Amino acid sequence: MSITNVLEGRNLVKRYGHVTAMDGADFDLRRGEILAVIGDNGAGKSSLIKALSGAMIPDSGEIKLDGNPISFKSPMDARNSGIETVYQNLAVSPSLGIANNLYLGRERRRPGILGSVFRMLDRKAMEDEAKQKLSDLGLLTIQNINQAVETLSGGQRQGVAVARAAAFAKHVVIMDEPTAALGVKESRRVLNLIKDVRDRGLSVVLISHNMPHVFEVADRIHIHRLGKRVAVIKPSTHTMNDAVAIMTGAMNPEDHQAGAFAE
Ligand SMILES: Nc1ncnc2c1ncn2[C@@H]1O[C@H](COP(=O)(O)OP(=O)(O)OP(=O)(O)O)[C@@H](O)[C@H]1O
Repeated sequence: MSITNVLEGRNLVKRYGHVTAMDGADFDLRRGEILAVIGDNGAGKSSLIKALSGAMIPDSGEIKLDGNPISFKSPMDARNSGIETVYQNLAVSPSLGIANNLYLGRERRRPGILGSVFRMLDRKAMEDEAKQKLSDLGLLTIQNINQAVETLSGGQRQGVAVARAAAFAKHVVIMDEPTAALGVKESRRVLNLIKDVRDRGLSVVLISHNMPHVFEVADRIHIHRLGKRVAVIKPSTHTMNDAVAIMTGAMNPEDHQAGAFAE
């Protein structure tokens, strides 16, 4: 098995009663790549991503992180293993400030007894670090680190969510439709941020229905259909029409001159 794969799924199965959401799904994510996952509604993309991020336990199959078999019992398990997920709607807490959002659920405590016994927060360290992390990701337009997130634009808010994931992820950032609710300018900012995250050496999984966005940023595109992976293509070898045709079953991926599985 290739050591360049940071995250792998093999033969994953998940059934809900009579519905088979994952039907022997495979998945391969390489280090430092943006892998888009596309598929029609109900193809099983969310189920796959939930299995990889600890939000759901598959009935069978194997997941490997850095070549080692793992079984996540919860999203916290996955986070502790360096896999962060940005969900479309649960991205941030609107009434909290930017720094608080970044550290939600993993607040920094003051050193020594003040932190360990009295649970006092180290606000200064969190603010300084938040500023640094946002500046690393090119989000310098956000001036006030304590500004409530609900007063930010949709793009900035999504930026905070992506920054949060990127700041804590050691291996993988999974993003579920990060540009779905955004305008053109804001989408651009988030797409650039996704590329920055990749360029910093992390691997990104991007679930999206937006073909132009997918074709712009993805290094490879995983196509899901009827609960399983049917092809992995590259923007350089396939067109958007090819992708849609494979997704809907109108084209057999094997019939394309570039084949069904990109190197
Ligand atoms: N918790 C659940 N209970 C019952 N059925 C479910 C559940 N979650 C998913 N399914 C079913 O599994 C199938 C795959 O759903 P999934 O959400 O993974 O697809 P998807 O590709 O993400 O779709 P979309 O693009 O519409 O979000 C669907 O038929 C769906 O109805």
